[in-house]
Amino acid sequence: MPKQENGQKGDSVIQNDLSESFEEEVRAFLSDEEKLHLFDDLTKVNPVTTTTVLRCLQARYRVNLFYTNAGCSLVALNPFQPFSCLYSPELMREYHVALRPQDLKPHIFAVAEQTYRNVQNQMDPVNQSIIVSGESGAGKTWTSRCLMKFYASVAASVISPKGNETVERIERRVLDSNPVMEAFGNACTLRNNNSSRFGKYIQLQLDRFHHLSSASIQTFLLEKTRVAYQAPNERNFHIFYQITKGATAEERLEWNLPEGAEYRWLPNPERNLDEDSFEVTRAAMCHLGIERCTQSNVFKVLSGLLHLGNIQFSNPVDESQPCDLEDKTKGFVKTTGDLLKIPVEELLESLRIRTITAGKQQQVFKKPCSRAECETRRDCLAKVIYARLFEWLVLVINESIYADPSVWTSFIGLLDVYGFEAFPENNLEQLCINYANEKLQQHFVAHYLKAQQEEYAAEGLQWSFINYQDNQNCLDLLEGNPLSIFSLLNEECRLNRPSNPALFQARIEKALSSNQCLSGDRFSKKPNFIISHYAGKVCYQLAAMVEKNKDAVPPELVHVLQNSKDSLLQKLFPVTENNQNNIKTQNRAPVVTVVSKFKSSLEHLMQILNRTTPHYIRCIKPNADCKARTFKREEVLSQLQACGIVEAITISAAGFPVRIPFQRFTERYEILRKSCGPSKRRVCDKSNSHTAEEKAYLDSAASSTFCKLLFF
Ligand SMILES: Nc1ncnc2c1ncn2[C@@H]1O[C@H](COP(=O)(O)OP(=O)(O)OP(=O)(O)O)[C@@H](O)[C@H]1O
Repeated sequence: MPKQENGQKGDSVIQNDLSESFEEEVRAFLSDEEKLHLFDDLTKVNPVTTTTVLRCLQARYRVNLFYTNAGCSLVALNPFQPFSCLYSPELMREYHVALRPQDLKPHIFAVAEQTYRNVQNQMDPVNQSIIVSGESGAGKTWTSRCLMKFYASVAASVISPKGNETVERIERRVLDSNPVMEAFGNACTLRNNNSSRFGKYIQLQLDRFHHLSSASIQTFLLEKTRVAYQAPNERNFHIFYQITKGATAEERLEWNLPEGAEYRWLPNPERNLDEDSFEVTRAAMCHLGIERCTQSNVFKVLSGLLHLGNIQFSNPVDESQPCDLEDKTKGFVKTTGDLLKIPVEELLESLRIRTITAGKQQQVFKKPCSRAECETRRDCLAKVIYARLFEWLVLVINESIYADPSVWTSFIGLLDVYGFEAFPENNLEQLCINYANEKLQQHFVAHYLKAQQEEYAAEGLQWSFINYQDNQNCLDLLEGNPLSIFSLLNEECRLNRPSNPALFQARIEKALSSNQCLSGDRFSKKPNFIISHYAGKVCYQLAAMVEKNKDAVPPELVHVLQNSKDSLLQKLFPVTENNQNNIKTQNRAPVVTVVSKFKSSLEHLMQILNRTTPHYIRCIKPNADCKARTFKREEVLSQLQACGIVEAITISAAGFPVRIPFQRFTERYEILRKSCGPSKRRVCDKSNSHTAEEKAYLDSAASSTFCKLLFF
């Protein structure tokens, strides 16, 4: 039976009970805070509209209630100020030992405890996943960190038969992976001082005693362009600031980082952030088993990248000659070569000269690069080194927390991915990020909105389907067969000729115009296409998109890195049989595009998620300025809409009166009973004399009364 509308059946019986005097009574004996706790779960808001949900969240935020249940999701408002008591070990324990944690205040620990108990109870599917989503700065990383601390503390609170040593070691390492990955993968952006520039899925693996036995981390799409380009008022990855600010005098000499030196790729160094602490990163690296000498090697290579960024080229007088170096930057070529252990001449040649193979005999020609090409090569060198370094770091972390799969029996996965992005200019990065969000939305729709309604129908309830936005059309546009944006992009890469964005735009329009999710900005001079995502329209620029997708590294650069005498670079760029000194073969190697790599890693992730019981934490940023005590309605509203939370609440709320009418009813009136004296028990005591249907009605009517008291 669907939710009853007020004023329908049952009206005559109980209309009087819910008259003004009822409101008066409620007003008299419930404090504001008590009223707000009635909305610990947004499914109790009545009527469920975007406005009532928004008002409820705002009212709760005002009294520091940042977490609210919303059907299968937990809405987490970012307080933008520390509340240590909200994450204390005592509170973790309280949720862990509670008979019914779901009866405590909504909290990420309640979600965490629920997943843990599901594993213990062997509920099918036993493996659990928590999908933490939200836009940049909404609190995903903070939430994931707190969840990891919770699991670590839960695992430590029981004595393992083997003793607690292994558990503690793994727990320490899992926690230490955070500062290291944040140092190398996070940066200060306009939207968040500590923004993760990669996606992360961490699997906490439990043995049959439900102790943390091991873990694994998978990362997605590091924003490596940041190494060589930082938008105005943004910064490079934290680690660069950490080494330039925190190195000792001796290290400064070794890494060639004199105090006060300026680097083009190190903008805004005067901004001091908590995240600049070099000591924390080093200590965590030590705990992860990365020895001091290896660390020093890493930092030396990073210093090399800073010097590389200072190399600038100028046009040669004679065009047949390689580009000149600007006088003031000549010294940086030498220091870069020294730090990366690459002979200066080889380094310069790889940056300034292209090797071309042509003709039937595959003759090799050398051609000087233009100034722009030299700059692209310099940036590319930095990006490829940094990306491989990050991959290596993740590998090392994984090795230090790994256990053979025979050791663990179940897992809890935490997914912290970048939220939906729509900037004035969007390119391949946003296309991938928004594609990931479409996939996760599809997962949410399939696992919750659709599954829940199908369950109602299967139970034989009269159920009129509540419309939710199905994003299949958009996913077809992005990745469908045989033609999609991704397939066209990949094809364009395979053509092995410079891409023409205007022609490419025409191809996309011709091939995909039948999909309603595709349009274009005809007034813009820049070639583009617009996709109507579930969370809104985004206009993508086509200039450089194909090149970004190719992500080609000139073979001369790989070659020079493979010949480096630096032991870390040798590890990052091993000489394999296929590529040994063979620039010709590399020129013909098949292109593995960014999009195809990203798509396959995401598909792998979705397969894992599909086999788990999902839980969703929707992080919401109450204002764009990251200020405490500031709730901007329009900003919250657009985030609520972007994650389909109102539809989810509507579906849960509509199902509730039918599924557990008494529970909800009693719950509500229990509060009234507790709060009022004998003379005021009139309404509550009526509860025993009503039929289930009347109670359900009364229940929903009471919700509106509370809503009225709270909001109007
Ligand atoms: N529960 C919380 N209590 C107090 N402060 C918080 C909380 N959650 C987040 N913050 C603050 O908000 C900032 C941004 O949070 P966080 O880095 O977790 O966002 P994010 O969603 O991971 O962003 P991005 O996608 O850019 O990485 C944090 O640095 C912290 O200052």
